[in-house]
Amino acid sequence: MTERRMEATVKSLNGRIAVPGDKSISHRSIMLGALAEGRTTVEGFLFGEDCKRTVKCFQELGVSIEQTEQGALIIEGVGYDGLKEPTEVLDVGNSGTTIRLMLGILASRPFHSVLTGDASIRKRPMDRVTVPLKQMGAVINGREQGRFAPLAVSGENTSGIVYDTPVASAQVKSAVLLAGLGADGETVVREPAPSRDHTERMLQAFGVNLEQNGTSVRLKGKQKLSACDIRVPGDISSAAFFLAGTAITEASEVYIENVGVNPTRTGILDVMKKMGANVVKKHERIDTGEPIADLEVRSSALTATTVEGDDIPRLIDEIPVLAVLATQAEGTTVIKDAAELKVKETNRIDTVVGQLKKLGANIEATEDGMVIHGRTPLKGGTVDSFGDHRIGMAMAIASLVSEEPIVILNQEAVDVSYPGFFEDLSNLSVTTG
Ligand SMILES: O=C(O)C1=C[C@@H](OP(=O)(O)O)[C@@H](O)[C@H](O)C1
Ligand SMILES: C=C(OP(=O)(O)O)C(=O)O
Repeated sequence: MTERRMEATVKSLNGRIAVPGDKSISHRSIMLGALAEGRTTVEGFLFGEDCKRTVKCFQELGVSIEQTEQGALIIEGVGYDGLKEPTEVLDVGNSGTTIRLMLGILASRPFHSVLTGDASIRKRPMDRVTVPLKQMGAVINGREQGRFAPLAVSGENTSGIVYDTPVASAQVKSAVLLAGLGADGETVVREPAPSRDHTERMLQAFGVNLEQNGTSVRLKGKQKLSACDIRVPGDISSAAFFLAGTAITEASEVYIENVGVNPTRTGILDVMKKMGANVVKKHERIDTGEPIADLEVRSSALTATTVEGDDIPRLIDEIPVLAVLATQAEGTTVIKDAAELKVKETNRIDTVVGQLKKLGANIEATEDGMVIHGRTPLKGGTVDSFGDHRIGMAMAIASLVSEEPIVILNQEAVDVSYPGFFEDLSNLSVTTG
């Protein structure tokens, strides 16, 4: 465990930055590249701990993935049928996206694979994917009837299903769609609210035919994927820390280049605008099927708001930093319909509320979210990421407005999605010395 002391001397954030590649898109580029026929090149890949686990798992399945001197990845696709039985247990580390999407891919492979991860992964629910995958004919065994990893998976002659997901989760939707591609017949996934659609967009870029109708996706199994060159945009979930940090500090102005602004991910921009934040999208464009823009953000006077319903899946990973932002907004911010926060790397309702309380925030947990009364000055103290990258980074943003230094325990967790976060934050920071 390592800790980091954040001094209370930062006055504002200023400058220009490009955040690392999008985590969701990076994972999918490896998976679809491996399942395709031909060579896929990925530029802008996120070399964070989670995505590196996905690379390692596919290498264990016999796929060649090499890095060029310029930092691009070259994947030699083998197709569904070219994946090989791994001789090692597939260790996904801390990554929920890796284990759930890989379960979908391996659900139709006739060989034995075992997937596991760190202590956090072994506590996160896997039945949300194992239940539909078993309905498709996959054989999955794990702790508590396949609810928790380690999980053993294999499958032969699987067939498509029509599946109504009880939660709006891109991981569930993607797992079932990827299993459907390896299965016979047609698969349909219907969601209660739209979740991120990177899988659908990238499948189409790899030549797969699929039909999208509202929150329903339909595809035929056994379609071939053809290799495709991918440029991964910057991750809006990483950019969110600087958007919030800039909005809450005085005389700040930051320009973030090349950020993915897929509408299924931009809830944070909409909510920040509603709160009075000054965030502007510039140079909007499309690349490899994904919308991209530069984001310009300035300090602003913020007012409280309510965040709920269909907006929640559009900003689920940004809620820890949104809570920090809300401590600096006038009035009462309510976050509801967000019970999914309980099954992330930590129970993020408990960790956000617990750590922000230590810093003097006026915040309470609710059954499905939290209530934050602002505006409150934050004091210093010792907080813990509890191994959750987003909690570690949210605490660093809190330190920008704290009156005394903040010590962050388990600070190394940030490497999961944003290696270099503290250096980037320090490069943007203008201090009083
Ligand atoms: O599909 C993805 O890449 C992700 C989906 C979301 O999880 P859920 O599908 O559990 O909502 C999100 O929280 C996670 O960081 C990445
Ligand atoms: C929840 C997250 O990721 P995953 O589910 O892939 O572990 C996250 O990055 O905040």
